[in-house]
Amino acid sequence: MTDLRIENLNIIAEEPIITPDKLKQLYPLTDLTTKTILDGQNTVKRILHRKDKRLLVVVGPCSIHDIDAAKEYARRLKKLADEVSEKLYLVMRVYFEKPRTTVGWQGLINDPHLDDSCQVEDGLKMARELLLYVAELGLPAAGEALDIVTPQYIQDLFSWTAIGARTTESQSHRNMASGLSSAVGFKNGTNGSIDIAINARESVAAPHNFVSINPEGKVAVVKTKGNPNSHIILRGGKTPNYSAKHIAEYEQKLKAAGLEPRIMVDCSHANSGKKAVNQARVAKDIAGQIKAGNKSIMGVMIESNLHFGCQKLSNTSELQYGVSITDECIGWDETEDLLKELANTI
Ligand SMILES: O=C[C@H](O)[C@H](O)COP(=O)(O)O
Ligand SMILES: C=C(OP(=O)(O)O)C(=O)O
Repeated sequence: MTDLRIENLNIIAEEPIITPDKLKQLYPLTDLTTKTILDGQNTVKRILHRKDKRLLVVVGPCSIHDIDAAKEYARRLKKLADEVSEKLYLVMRVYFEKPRTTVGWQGLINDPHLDDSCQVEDGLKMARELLLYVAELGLPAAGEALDIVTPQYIQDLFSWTAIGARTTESQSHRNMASGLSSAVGFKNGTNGSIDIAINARESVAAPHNFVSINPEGKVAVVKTKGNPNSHIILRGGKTPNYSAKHIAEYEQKLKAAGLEPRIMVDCSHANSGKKAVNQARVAKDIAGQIKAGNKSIMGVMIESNLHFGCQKLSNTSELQYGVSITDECIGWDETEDLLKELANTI
């Protein structure tokens, strides 16, 4: 008999999962975690609006794959954050969603057991549990909002949010970001385009309507007010884009678009040629630019882990503790030295 099916030809399964409301009941906020997150959100906004003169530093692993290692990293970072707090405001990168150039592990929420079993509900639970732990320490967290539905499950626990180089131009991501309570940073495109990040800032400030889910997990039209707290992130393109000349050019572009020139520099990705050893060079250059009087650079991003480098995700039982399974990171000792030097220079 002829097969007359016209839909779901490429769908293997549809598995309902816990609703955002239920997940939040299982992993609720406390007074302490609420305070950490709110203070974090407000401090980042004050830095954006120059009411707080400190440099925002988004620092931490390229991706989270081991909860124990992430907790150890968070404890160390909290101690360092207190030591450098006069000059730097540290927010931990707690990245659970990884955009890929082609294919690869897509992060702890998508595949928490690192074995392609893609137990997303487990991933959401692990993510929420870790974010609450980090907030309990008094440390604010930063995430990339890659999936446009998962913010309903975990976004209340972030104090700053990134939209990545591969999604800055996406209307769905701009719509979603227009409803986020935290400030949001838009990366330039992987080919180096700054215009898409500038356009994203214009878009995110406007009200939007889009289809998503509500806290009960029902399909809903979400209506947003627009997010007034945004900035661009320079991550390099075909070549690095953090020099004083580049930054002066982007300041002019932002002003010409009627936007406050607020710039974060990502010391990793194409600005480091994806080589972690180069991140210090970028960070030191930025510190020099700030010392020389630059006023538009409000933040830096650093990919750092307990140990230097990265490792392939093949056999999970052979993974080295505290080493990235995505991009190369600097190790803890270098992180400490670099951030102290940054604080002293600026
Ligand atoms: O930050 C991580 C990676 O740069 C990004 O997710 C792309 O990784 P890929 O090119 O290895 O897929
Ligand atoms: C994927 C990331 O960066 P980009 O979007 O700049 O590639 C990241 O910061 O983890």
